[in-house]
Amino acid sequence: MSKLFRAVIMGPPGSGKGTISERIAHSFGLKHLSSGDFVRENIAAKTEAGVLAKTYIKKGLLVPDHVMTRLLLPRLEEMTKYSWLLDGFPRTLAQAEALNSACDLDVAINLNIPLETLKERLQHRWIHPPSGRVYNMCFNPPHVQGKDDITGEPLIQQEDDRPEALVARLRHYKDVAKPVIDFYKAKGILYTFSDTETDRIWPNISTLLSTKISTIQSDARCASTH
Ligand SMILES: Nc1ncnc2c1ncn2[C@@H]1O[C@H](COP(=O)(O)OP(=O)(O)OP(=O)(O)O)[C@@H](O)[C@H]1O
Ligand SMILES: O=c1ccn([C@@H]2O[C@H](COP(=O)(O)OP(=O)(O)O)[C@@H](O)[C@H]2O)c(=O)[nH]1
Repeated sequence: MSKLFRAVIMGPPGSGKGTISERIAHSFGLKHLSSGDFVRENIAAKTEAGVLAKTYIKKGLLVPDHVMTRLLLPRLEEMTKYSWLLDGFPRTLAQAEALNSACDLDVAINLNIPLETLKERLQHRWIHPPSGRVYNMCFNPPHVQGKDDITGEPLIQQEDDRPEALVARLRHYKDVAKPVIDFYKAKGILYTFSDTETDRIWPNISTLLSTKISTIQSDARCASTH
């Protein structure tokens, strides 16, 4: 049995986490686990964590660490047989330490994208809240403007994607993300990518993951023959 591969992808709002996660999941057969999707599922299911999380999201806040960790770690336990990419978690050091106690990571991908690019992208971001599917009028528009490609249901723009809301979100992101970035740098698994275009970043991420995944599989083969 080849060793499983586990990775996280981090970056500020609009940096392309969701977009790149979909490409990684498709290209490498990893499960794409999105903390935002887990939150939305719990809100829709009116679980205790979902009801609590909704009160924070309505104020444009992050969900508290203990709620997020309680919501997320049981989902990871369902995934012990899969290689996965976790998108949107951890966002704080406490979350990174909780994740570290639950499983080992092979790679932490960090997207370092300029503010102007984030503003531009989020101004044109439209989402289908029930599914979390993401569109962009410039980068990947829906077939029918304002409608989700799969369900035809209406798309919305998130309040906190507005440029004036973004600066505050970014400042908060930088404050909480730095200790997480340092945590993974100290573990020697941090890989940072900086560019304004995902299409230019993608080949570098793809090469990194191809190398890492084939190394793990060849190590596993060696281990199984000794
Ligand atoms: N790891 C997390 N810790 C705390 N809150 C989280 C976490 N992940 C998601 N959330 C909450 O769920 C909401 C929705 O998450 P999602 O990632 O879909 O949106 P987002 O944070 O606006 O993402 P983006 O980075 O794409 O702008 C977030 O705004 C946040 O309140
Ligand atoms: O090179 C890119 C990558 C993404 N996007 C768009 O920018 C927004 C933010 O992307 P995503 O939601 O993947 O970023 P995240 O917030 O998940 O980091 C979305 O509307 C994407 O369609 C873009 O315009 N160019």
